[in-house]
Amino acid sequence: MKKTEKIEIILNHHAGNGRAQKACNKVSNFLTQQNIPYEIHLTKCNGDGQRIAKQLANLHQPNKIVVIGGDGTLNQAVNGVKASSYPDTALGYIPGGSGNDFCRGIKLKIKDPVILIQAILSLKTPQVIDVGKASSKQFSHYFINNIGIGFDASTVYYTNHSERKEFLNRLGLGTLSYFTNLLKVIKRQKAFGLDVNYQQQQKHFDSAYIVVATNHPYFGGGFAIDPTATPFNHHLNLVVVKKITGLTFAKLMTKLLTDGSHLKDKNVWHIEKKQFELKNYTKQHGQMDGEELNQHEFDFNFEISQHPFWLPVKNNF
Ligand SMILES: Nc1ncnc2c1ncn2[C@@H]1O[C@H](COP(=O)(O)OP(=O)(O)OP(=O)(O)O)[C@@H](O)[C@H]1O
Repeated sequence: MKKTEKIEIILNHHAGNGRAQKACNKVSNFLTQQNIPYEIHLTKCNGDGQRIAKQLANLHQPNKIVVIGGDGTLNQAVNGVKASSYPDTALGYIPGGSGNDFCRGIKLKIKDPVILIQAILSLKTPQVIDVGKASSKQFSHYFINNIGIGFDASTVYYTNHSERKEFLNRLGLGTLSYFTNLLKVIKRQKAFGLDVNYQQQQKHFDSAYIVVATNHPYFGGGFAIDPTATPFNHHLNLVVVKKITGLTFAKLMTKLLTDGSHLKDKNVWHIEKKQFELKNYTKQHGQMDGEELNQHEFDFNFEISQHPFWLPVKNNF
C-alpha cells in the first residue's frame, strides 16, 4: 500500500457486545504505530452502515474501506457500496459480531484483528465472493449469508428480544442464546404454505417450517443448514424443511448439528440454483443476515451476484 492511502474504518461499536470496539482498538493502535493514516466512521443507528459506505464509495479514492462489526454491519456496507456510483468498490472486513457466520462461510482463517489488518493492507487485488440478491416490488437487497422465512427467522426475532441475549453474549455464548430460543420457537412456529419457482418448475409445500436461501453453509452463529453451499460457486442454495414434531424433529436437529446428513432426510428439500422465487401465503417472520425483516407474506426473487472483498481467502471451488 502507498503511504498516502488512508484506511476508512466503518465501525459498529455496538456489535458483538463490545467485541467490534475491542478489535477496532487493536487495529487503530497498530495503524498509529505504523504511521498509516486512518479515520473511524462510527455507525450510530440502523442504516448508518449503508449510508456511510455509500458516501465513502462515492468519493472514489484509492483508500481501503474496512468494516468492523458483525454480519449485519457488513450487510449494510455491501448494500451501501452497491447503491453508490462505484458499486464495485471493494470492502475489507474485520469480524466483531456475535455470530460472524460470513467469516465462517468464506473460511477466513485469521482471527487476530492486527494480523488480519496487515493481511488486508498487503492485498493487491480483492477476492470476488458471492453475495445473494433478493428483490420484490418494494424491496431489493443484497445479503452475504442468508434470508430465512419461518423457523430460523422467528428464532432471530425471539433472540433479539430476549433479555438473556446480552448476558450470554457477554459470556461469549451468543450461539447458546440462539439455541435456547429454539425451544420457544418450536412451541410457537406454525407450518405455512410455500411456492418455489425455479427453471420453469414449481414446487408447492403445504407445511413449510424452515426455509433458508443461503450463500454458504451457516446461520445462527455456526449451524450448518446447508453444508454443501459455498460462496464461490455462483449459486445460491435453498433448504426447505417440512413441519415435523417431537422425536422426528429432534432426530433431524441432531443430524444438522452433527454430520449434516439432514439434507438426505425425506422431510428436507434442497436445491442449488442461480435464481429462484419464493412465495409464502401467511405472514411469517423473516431474517436477513441475522437482522429482522419483520412479518410479511414474502414474494421474493432470489439471484446470485458477486462483490469484491479485501479479504485473504481462497476460492477453493
Ligand atoms: N451505534 C449503534 N448502536 C446500536 N446499534 C447499532 C449501532 N450501529 C449499528 N447498530 C445496529 O447493529 C445491528 C448490526 O449488528 P451486527 O450484526 O453488526 O452485530 P451482531 O449482531 O453483534 O453480529 P452478528 O450479526 O455477526 O451476530 C444493526 O441492526 C444496526 O442497526
